[in-house]
Amino acid sequence: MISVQQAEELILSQIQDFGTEEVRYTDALGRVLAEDILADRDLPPFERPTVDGIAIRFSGYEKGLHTFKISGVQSAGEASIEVNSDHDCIEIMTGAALHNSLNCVIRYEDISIENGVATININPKKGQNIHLKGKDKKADDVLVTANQVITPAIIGIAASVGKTNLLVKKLPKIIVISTGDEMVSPDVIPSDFQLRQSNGITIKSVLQKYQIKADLLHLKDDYDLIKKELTRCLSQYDVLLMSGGVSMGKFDFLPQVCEELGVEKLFHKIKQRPGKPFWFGKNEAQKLVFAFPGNPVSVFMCLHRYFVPWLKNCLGFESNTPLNAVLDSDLNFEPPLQYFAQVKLQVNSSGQLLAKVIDTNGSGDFSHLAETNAFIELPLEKTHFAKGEVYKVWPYNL
Ligand SMILES: Nc1nc2c(c(=O)[nH]1)N[C@H]1C(S)=C(S)[C@@H](COP(=O)(O)OP(=O)(O)OC[C@H]3O[C@@H](n4cnc5c(N)ncnc54)[C@H](O)[C@@H]3O)O[C@H]1N2
Ligand code: MOO
Repeated sequence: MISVQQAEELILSQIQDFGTEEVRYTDALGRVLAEDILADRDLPPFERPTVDGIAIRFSGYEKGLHTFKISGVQSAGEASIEVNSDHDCIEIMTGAALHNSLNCVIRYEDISIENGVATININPKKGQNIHLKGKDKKADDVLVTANQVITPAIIGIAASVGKTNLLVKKLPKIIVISTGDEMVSPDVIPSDFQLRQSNGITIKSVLQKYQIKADLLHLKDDYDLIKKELTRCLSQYDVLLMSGGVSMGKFDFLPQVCEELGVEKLFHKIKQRPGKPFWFGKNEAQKLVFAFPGNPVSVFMCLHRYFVPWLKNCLGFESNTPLNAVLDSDLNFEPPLQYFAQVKLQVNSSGQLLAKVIDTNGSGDFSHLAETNAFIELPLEKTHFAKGEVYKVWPYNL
């Protein structure tokens, strides 16, 4: 049996590049950007008034003028109006393109207008209320760097600079396969000895957070059927995410079938709880099989502790470091396994991230997964974990 750290290294040694593709900016939310987004021109692209009011030549004010004849009105979107006389001004609206003959904008609140003449009631400053061309960024400056998740802000910036197609990281093709004769569809009422399938849809839903639309398959514990379907899936998908059938049971066929189909075992079993019988392998075509133990909490933990970091690495996420949190109470765990306890993360009034451990009944007890939001990873070498100690956490409901 290998350690958590060895398993992590083996999985992260299988990072793959799935390439890039172009998508419309309107479909890009949540994808990973594979190129920098540049300013297509200076930002702002012209001198723009930041208020509605009048624009004057400051030289006129410096000569002692306080009244200016209104020679035009310019709204946003209209061509710039030139003013040649220090005695004149124009009315101009926020966001219009100010002509370079004008260099001071005074808001309506600070003037009075009568018979086509504006009188200023303040002492204006040269250049006031003007957002200068290129003040924010110059043409070709980087506005958004590659390798980050595309957010609404990034989509807005892309729209502003006319970048309507975005280069993004391609996503792996994934099928989620659950197994077990005892499992029935969530739509039916199970008999006393049956359970409803939930692992498959849970995995699929986690993948949706990364915009991956995985296919879903449930297989009976039938050796020939499993072999036939895995053969098909290995040819059609990049990654198989499986749940169940990897332990010591008479019907736990997956490890054997995978190896018969040329999927080399990279490890089977990790010194951890939950998720001990996790099986991981790859075939010659670099197709990866993550076969998680069937218990729902084991699946959930292995998915967040091993698969999600692998995926983030493949997609080149900029920040991929685990969080640390402070243990909120003492805890003992004697078995020689790395223990992943379900915790509720909360920020205290000093800004510290606290992990409150929630009592659960092992990896078959999924009933606390909604009231908790992370696994805390407690090292193998210790059996007593004291309040105040700091450990890695792997968030899920955040
Ligand atoms: N003799 C031994 N028995 C077991 C060992 C062991 O070391 N020696 N390990 C135990 C551990 S730890 C785990 S975890 C389980 C994992 O077993 P499998 O991966 O073979 O999983 P199954 O037996 O197929 O399923 C276990 C349990 O999980 C639930 N389940 C399965 N599929 C789903 C699904 N799609 N949705 C919801 N829940 C599911 C179900 O209750 C199964 O009974 O093995 C121990 N045994
Ligand atoms: O290691 Mo198994 O996943 O808990 O009970």
